[in-house]
Amino acid sequence: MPFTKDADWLDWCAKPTKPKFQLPAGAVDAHCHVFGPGHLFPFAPERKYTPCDASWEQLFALRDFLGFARNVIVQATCHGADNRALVDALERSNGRARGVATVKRSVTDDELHALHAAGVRGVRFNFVKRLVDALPFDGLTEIAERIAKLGWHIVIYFEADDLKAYFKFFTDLPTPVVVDHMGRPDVSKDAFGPDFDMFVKLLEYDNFWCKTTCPERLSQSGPPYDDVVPFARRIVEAFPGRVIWGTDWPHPNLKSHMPDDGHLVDFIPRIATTESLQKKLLVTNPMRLYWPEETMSSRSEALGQLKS
Ligand SMILES: O=C(O)c1cc(C(=O)O)oc(=O)c1
Repeated sequence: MPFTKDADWLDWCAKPTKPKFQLPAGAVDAHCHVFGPGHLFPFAPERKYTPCDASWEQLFALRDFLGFARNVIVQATCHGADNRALVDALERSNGRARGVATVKRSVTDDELHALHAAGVRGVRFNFVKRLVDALPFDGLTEIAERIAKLGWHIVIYFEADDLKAYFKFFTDLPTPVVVDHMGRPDVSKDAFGPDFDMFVKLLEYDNFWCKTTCPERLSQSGPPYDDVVPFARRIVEAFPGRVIWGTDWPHPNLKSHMPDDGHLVDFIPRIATTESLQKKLLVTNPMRLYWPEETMSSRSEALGQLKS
């Protein structure tokens, strides 16, 4: 049975602009997704949206067009805890993609090991209420202990308004923790005001990392996303050793507009303003998290134990 995408679904940009910004050699698109295709990898019954298809072939074509060397593919909620589309994409990447999966408490050790062999290095937990049926507190505590043994990390996605309530729970987690989309700040507020200060406090825990992603999702002024720049710059400059960046292709659930992925790449030098910051954001940091065996850094460094 073919899937019909949501009536208000915005499709990804089929003809992005060639970016003016030349990515450093070895750059990693550290947050992107695959959707289906639905006839091969059905969307989950519990999903909160039905997207258009976005296959591994299309993702890897975008990677090459924009000038990235590698991808980190993050399981999207429309696939629930069925990681087959993700694993298929990882297996077809010739080692150029690693993954972040979604698992349930019932996952077996054999299943975790199979995900590891396919290239998964983290699990994602979603605290954005519009995307899940139940908040994953109990499951997360239990799963965190198990995946810590594999050297994996946890990716969390939450709304800024909820940070205060979740702060202790998050900072008690035993692994490196990567926060999606800068904790979704309200960018109409001050980037140096009390709300974003609380997010900065979270990142002062040195096992925390941040994706300085999604200007298109956070912006209220629209392209070229001027209102997001001070937030992302603050984080990149304060924590240069624990920030990563990704396109978020194929951009689930956008309602106002679909970004041109080439323009998103051109946003990078506005938030990482020196070559040194750009190299950390795009190469050194994601390599430490996702391909630590290829870096000079030790595992303790990947666990965030070095000061950034
Ligand atoms: O996994 C997803 O469904 C998802 C959704 C959103 C969003 O709707 O904000 O953003 C993401 O990065 C990923």
